Amino acid sequence: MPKLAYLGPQGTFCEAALRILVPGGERLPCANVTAALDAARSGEADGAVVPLENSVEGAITVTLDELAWGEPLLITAELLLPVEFSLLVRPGTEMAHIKRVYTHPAAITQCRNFLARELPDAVVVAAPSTAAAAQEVSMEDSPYDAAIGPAIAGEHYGLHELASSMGDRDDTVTRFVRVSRPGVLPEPTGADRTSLVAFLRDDHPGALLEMLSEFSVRGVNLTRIESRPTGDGIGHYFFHFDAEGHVAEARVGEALSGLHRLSADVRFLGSYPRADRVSPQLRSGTTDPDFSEAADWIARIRSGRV
Ligand SMILES: O=C(O)C(=O)C[C@]1(C(=O)O)C=C[C@@H](O)C=C1
Repeated sequence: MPKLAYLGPQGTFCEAALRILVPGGERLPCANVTAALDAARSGEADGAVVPLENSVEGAITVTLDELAWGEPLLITAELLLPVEFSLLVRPGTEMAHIKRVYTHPAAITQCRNFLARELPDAVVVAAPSTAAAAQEVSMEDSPYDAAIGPAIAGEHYGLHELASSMGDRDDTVTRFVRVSRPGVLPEPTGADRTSLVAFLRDDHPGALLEMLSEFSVRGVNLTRIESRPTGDGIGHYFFHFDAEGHVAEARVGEALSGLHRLSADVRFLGSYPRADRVSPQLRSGTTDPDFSEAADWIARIRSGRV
């Protein structure tokens, strides 16, 4: 039974994602995303499940930066989890009593309208996770009056659900990924995604365009691009890319090798099945047979068989 680290404690959205991604797996709750990834790196766990992006809040930057800079890990699976927030209080607390709210920063952003409308004067404080907030609020002497988190966290920590579906949108999803120490890649399925980060060799007009061209000329569609600061001062960035397809496919492999040639560094973050199971629409001239036919043609020319 694999042991998977996750952003704990019990009751987080991350735990819900892990239960779906690895049913029956052993679960190791961690205090934060970095600790979960470190548990996977050290071998304390066989892997980790962490949030990567949210359809309202955008990138979970701690995950992006850990995958880019930390000891290498590979994404082996992804999941899109609908997220619904509840206002969780100790039994007996009413809306009018709530002065201090505790929750994960991503939940604050996703519940902005509710907070402005219903609790405009409440101080909202960032917690390590939604379930950590619920656990804290369940203590009688907690300085917080309410937590925002999944209803299941409320049940787990004995809290009352004062409001449900608090999110500004009712169709919000968070994308979670399962990561493992580098090893065998998942097999291509025909509906895959490839993640990587690339670092510029030198900054010049069109440097990002050149990187993007490596994908576009080979018919590789991107599903996400994110710039992150390198930390070397204002104006210095590196780039995260999610692309349709698997590195085993010629067009994706060639795009990555093109990127490798023109970048200071490229870190491959994995090829894995897409959660939405969408297969790419390949343009004519970009299929594996097209690439191998073109390679054969060049080989014939080079051997004088024109
Ligand atoms: O705190 C949790 O429950 C988490 O699983 C983390 C997290 C996140 O990082 O975005 C996951 C989903 C929601 O967007 C809010 C918080």
